[in-house]
Amino acid sequence: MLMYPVGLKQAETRIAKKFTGLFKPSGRRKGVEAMLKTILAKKYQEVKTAKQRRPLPSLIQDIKPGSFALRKAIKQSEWSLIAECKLASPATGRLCTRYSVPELAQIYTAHGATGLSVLTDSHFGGTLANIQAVRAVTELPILRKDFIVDAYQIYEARAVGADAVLLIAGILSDSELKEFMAVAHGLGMDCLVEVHNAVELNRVQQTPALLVGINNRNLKTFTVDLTTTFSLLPHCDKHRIIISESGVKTGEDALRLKAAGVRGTLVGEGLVTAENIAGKTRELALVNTKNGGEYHAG
Ligand SMILES: O=P(O)(O)OC[C@@H](O)[C@@H](O)c1c[nH]c2ccccc12
Repeated sequence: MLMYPVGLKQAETRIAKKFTGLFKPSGRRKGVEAMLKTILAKKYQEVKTAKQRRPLPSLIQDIKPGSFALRKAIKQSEWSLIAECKLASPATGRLCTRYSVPELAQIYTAHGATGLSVLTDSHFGGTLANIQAVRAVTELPILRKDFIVDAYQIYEARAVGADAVLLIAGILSDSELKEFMAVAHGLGMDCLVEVHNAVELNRVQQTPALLVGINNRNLKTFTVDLTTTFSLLPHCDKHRIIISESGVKTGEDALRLKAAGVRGTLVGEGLVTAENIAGKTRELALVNTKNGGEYHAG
């Protein structure tokens, strides 16, 4: 098994290497990019501590393999909503105070979501325990949404009941992507492999990734633009299942994406900040249009 016992010093070097040339220091961008570096540096430290507290051989004892629940659910449906339990974000701060993570999960489940994304990173108000709490209230497939930088986090995800993990191409090398995918698949888990540009998409299309997430948000500037999905879509292999992530707010957005050939969307902010979260879930899940009709609000 391939594991990376990364010390902080090594981690810093790895991060520095990854981002050399990617960051053009300028004005506000510098601050946001620094945020991503901070998140990643903290992540390596957290993984190190978690491994010390619970070494992999012990963690593995708790693991029952999954059954690729997320891909199965998505394949069964013409349009999928992966609804995200997102309480906060580094760009906007606190997003939702009305509901707890399991309460959001229950609303999403009752109103037509295909799967749930549970943020486990602290900068997004997340914890690993949230997956367990969500698992206790729903049977829907759960995606662990975090910055996966070490295979250990995939085992950790499965141990608490996740069915899938997010892998962000922009922060992983080709060999890490392939290794992490192999670990997840070996555990019966799906990977949603996230890309933001043509270079990342090409890299990901050299791997067996089935679920490809096109992130409309640039993780280095936090700007969101749905045209990211529309412009990358023609370059996606026909056999990949494409999910549009971030910045999707309305049923009209969902319909436009669906008409272009996208199979689903991953939505956080648009749901948790809605006045009527249940109604917004139905709107974005295209509950009224499952049989091909037009979406009508209300
Ligand atoms: O809240 P939004 O704009 O609907 O976005 C959801 C999701 O795509 C976003 O949370 C996200 C996409 N990729 C990430 C990577 C890490 C943390 C968060 C994310």
